[in-house]
Amino acid sequence: MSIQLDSITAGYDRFRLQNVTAQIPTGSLTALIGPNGCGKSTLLKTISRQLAPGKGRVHVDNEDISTLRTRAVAQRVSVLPQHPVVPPGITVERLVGYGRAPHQNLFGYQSRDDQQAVELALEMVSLTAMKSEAVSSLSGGQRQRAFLAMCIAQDTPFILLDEPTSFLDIRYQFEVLELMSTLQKAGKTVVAVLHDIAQAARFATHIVVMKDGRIEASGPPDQVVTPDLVKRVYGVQAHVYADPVSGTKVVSPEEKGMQDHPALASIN
Ligand SMILES: Nc1ncnc2c1ncn2[C@@H]1O[C@H](COP(=O)(O)OP(=O)(O)OP(=O)(O)O)[C@@H](O)[C@H]1O
Repeated sequence: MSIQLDSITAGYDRFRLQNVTAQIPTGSLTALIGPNGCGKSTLLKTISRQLAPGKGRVHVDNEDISTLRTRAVAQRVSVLPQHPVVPPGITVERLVGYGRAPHQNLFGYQSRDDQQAVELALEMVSLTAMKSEAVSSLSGGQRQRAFLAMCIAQDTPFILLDEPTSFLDIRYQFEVLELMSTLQKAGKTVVAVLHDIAQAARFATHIVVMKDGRIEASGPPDQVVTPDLVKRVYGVQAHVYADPVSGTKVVSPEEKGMQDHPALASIN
């Protein structure tokens, strides 16, 4: 019972996942990390079947997703894309209600369960008071939380979040990270692309590290996040130490000494 990727080759003309084999444990909060352009979004799109692999198989709970109907995929996997498109004129409540579509009949009848799921999701992202606002009038962070609520309302066992903390100030970053933990503790499997390694180490139970379309490392944060990994994957010399309060790994790049940078010559 997990997400299982077997020998996946997928992507675009100039970029492909390179024979990726990986397992995302059921019930985990998995952080997917790696440098810009290494293929994190491509991997999430392959898991949610927005991209068909040229080679290899994706299994979700032992089912080959290429054999499932679209509705069946949407009952299993919800996705927060990196750049969600806002349907024109739509209110927050209506957007979140779209998350219920895979559970409704063809006529989109809203049951009491649907209404409750929408209300709960709005509450979880602190947007209840804004439910009648147009999504287009929200700030970047509020919009991000509205789309997250849509994923929550979809009530799937697997939730894929592509950079859920982008656009958010530190308070809402932590709220979203805590929310991901709450969802995981409630039994969901959450996979989130994160750029902050310390946040990944603190909140994730499992980390998958990518580089150049390949899986570079995976496992518990304590074992995966090391100075050697940071150097190998990001090319950055860094100290890795335990946060004095949480005890989880913190990454602090070594000072490079920019005073000799040629670009500064004209300023000095
Ligand atoms: N629709 C597309 N068509 C063609 N190439 C694409 C497309 N989307 C992404 N790519 C390319 O695929 C590569 C991997 O992109 P991807 O978005 O998966 O990386 P990422 O690790 O999520 O990056 P980031 O951290 O910057 O969001 C990049 O080189 C990118 O330019």
